[in-house]
Amino acid sequence: MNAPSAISARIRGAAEAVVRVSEIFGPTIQGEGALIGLPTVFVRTGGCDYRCSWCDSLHAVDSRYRADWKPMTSGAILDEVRRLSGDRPLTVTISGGNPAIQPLGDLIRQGHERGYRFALETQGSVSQDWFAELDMLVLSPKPPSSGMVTDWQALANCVAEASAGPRTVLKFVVFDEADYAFARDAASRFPALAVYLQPGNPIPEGAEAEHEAVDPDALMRRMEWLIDRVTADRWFEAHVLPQLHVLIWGNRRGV
Ligand SMILES: C[S@@+](CC[C@H](N)C(=O)[O-])C[C@H]1O[C@@H](n2cnc3c(N)ncnc32)[C@H](O)[C@@H]1O
Ligand SMILES: Nc1nc2[nH]cc(C(=O)O)c2c(=O)[nH]1
Ligand code: SF4
Ligand SMILES: [Mg+2]
Repeated sequence: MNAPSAISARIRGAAEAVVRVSEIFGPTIQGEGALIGLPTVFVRTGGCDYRCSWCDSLHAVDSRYRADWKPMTSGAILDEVRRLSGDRPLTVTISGGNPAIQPLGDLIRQGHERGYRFALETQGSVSQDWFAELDMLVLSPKPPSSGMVTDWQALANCVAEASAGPRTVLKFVVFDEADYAFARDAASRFPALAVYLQPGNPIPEGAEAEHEAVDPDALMRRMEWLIDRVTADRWFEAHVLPQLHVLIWGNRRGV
């Protein structure tokens, strides 16, 4: 006969949420947006409801890579985060793919018990009640150059789910004038949220996700154009930042 506590532990174990994980890596620095430069461990989930033309993380989106995505319990993910961080609490960045389509509430709760903090990156197409338990929510609606169309109600639902919890910010990738106009419009719909703009990093069509050929001069020219655009418009609330990790490591995976 099993003791009742062992049985209930097994039932709890069986019920524990399973998350599809593409990769867990770090510590590295957060290369983008509001937490740029901050040491972090990344948990990248597998699977996305979007397919952006210039996605730099296709290995977590394209079903060709599905066999590499590992189902992991929250406990197993946290164990790996603790191993990588030497059991010293830090901010964990959950990205993807779209992490909002995964059951991440348990991971956030278990991590908080050990002092870890959680920032989540998502395009804002799917909201979850556990958004309220995050420490930071980064909403990155996709501009016209991505080929995706924003569902404004879905985005507003994400903002609303997080209203009592994390700091929520908007982060836009900008390749061209149409993307910039999209960012201005989206930001005007959510005037209470801080805005971060980053120049798009062109990913050659059909290239493997891990190719390392970036053109830093081209990125800097786009960065300069973006700064000119923002200052000419007197858009003094917007932050303009490069993808720091791309400048340092190119498109390498796992950094
Ligand atoms: C790979 S996505 C994963 C999280 C979520 N699906 C999203 O798009 O927000 C993480 C961040 O990288 C940005 N990103 C993806 N490809 C990019 C590119 N080629 N240039 C600049 N930023 C890019 C996304 O816009 C997003 O802000
Ligand atoms: N260093 C680093 N910073 C990042 N910020 C957002 C990333 C992402 O792919 O979500 C990312 C990434 O992959 N690496
Ligand atoms: S939403 Fe994010 S992960 Fe999904 S395809 Fe677009 S950039 Fe890639
Ligand atoms: Mg990335």
